[in-house]
Amino acid sequence: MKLLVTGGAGFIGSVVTRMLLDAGHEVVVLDDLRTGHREALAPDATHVEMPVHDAGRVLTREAGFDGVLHFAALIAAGESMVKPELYWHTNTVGSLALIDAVRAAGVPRLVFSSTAAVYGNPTELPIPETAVKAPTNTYGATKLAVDMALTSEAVGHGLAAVSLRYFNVAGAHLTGDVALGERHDPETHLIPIALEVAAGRREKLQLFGDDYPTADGTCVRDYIHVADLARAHLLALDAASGGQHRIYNLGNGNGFTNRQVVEVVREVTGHPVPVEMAPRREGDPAELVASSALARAELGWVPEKPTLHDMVADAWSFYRTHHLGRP
Ligand SMILES: NC(=O)c1ccc[n+]([C@@H]2O[C@H](COP(=O)([O-])OP(=O)(O)OC[C@H]3O[C@@H](n4cnc5c(N)ncnc54)[C@H](O)[C@@H]3O)[C@@H](O)[C@H]2O)c1
Ligand SMILES: O=c1ccn([C@@H]2O[C@H](COP(=O)(O)OP(=O)(O)O[C@H]3O[C@H](CO)[C@@H](O)[C@H](O)[C@H]3O)[C@@H](O)[C@H]2O)c(=O)[nH]1
Repeated sequence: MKLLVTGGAGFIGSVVTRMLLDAGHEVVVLDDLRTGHREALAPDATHVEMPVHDAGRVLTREAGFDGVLHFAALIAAGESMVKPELYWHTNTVGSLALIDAVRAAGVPRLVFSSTAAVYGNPTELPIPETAVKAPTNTYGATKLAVDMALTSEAVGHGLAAVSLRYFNVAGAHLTGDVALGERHDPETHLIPIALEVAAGRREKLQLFGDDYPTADGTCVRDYIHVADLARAHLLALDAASGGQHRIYNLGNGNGFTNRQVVEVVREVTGHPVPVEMAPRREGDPAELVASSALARAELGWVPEKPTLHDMVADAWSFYRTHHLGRP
């Protein structure tokens, strides 16, 4: 297939691009590099440097795209609470412009990066796709709005749409001479920050809140390896069917408290990770754990690296190579 990957210079989009190319697809990456990295672009993909809002310039009828995988977005839940307009414009207005371009060009299928953040504080655990959607942060709301637009687009115009609701993505893609990992600047995610502390590049880790209704008072998250997540996109492309909007949660169904995550980082790296308690971060749900039963049943998705230990070990390998310059 000829595919457009928005956000293909980012953490997840760059890994999916490699897997699509390995599977024999032709890939054009659309990314304005606002948070992505030129070095993460696949040499075998064409890169168009522009905001997703202008996707109509690339997605023309003549270009003959068979599908779009839409990763381009701003992703920090905490930041979305202090800069909401930036998130609505980038994530929702940008996605609506992309959907308009997809319709105008007659592109038959679209796979969208949705998120666990659409559920807010869940009323049932593990969370099925049918759970109540009540985002507690603006980021989750901007993504839920796109999910709803995709349902309308499938019903109204026959689009084959798939929303993949990722839980917390971790690890790195390390194969042959390709090493793709998480590199946000500034970093806001728990595991990469804990690795920076373990590496001595940051003095201490601040833990945002220890008064949540969880086993040790810190938030609980469900981690998924980026390579397992990427594979689900190839399965989703095959499963997409006209006039349907399919939605799948992707996680491993195991919740880890933030303190447990820090402990795994200590074990894997063999270094201390000093921790300081800090107030809650606005908008954080207490506990997010996925039921991915539907993805397993309908997509045949089976994670190959489900343990947090493996994810942290791969992230640490990537961190050592890229930030410390040693394997
Ligand atoms: N990382 C996670 O744990 C996680 C969890 C759930 C969902 N997601 C979703 O997955 C997707 C990818 O996340 P990631 O971790 O790879 O993030 P990332 O920041 O590493 O990558 C995002 C990419 O999109 C590009 N981009 C952003 N806004 C753009 C715009 N308006 N126009 C063109 N390019 C733009 C950036 O330059 C970057 O290369 C996002 O949609 C995110 O919401 C991520
Ligand atoms: O320095 C830090 C950073 C994070 N946390 C906590 O660690 C947990 C995880 O936070 P983070 O790694 O920032 O991820 P989330 O806020 O859970 O969001 C991620 O996971 C979501 C899906 O669950 C995605 O949609 C988002 O894009 C992605 O950023 C939260 O309780 C944070 O408060 C800290 O305590 N200290």
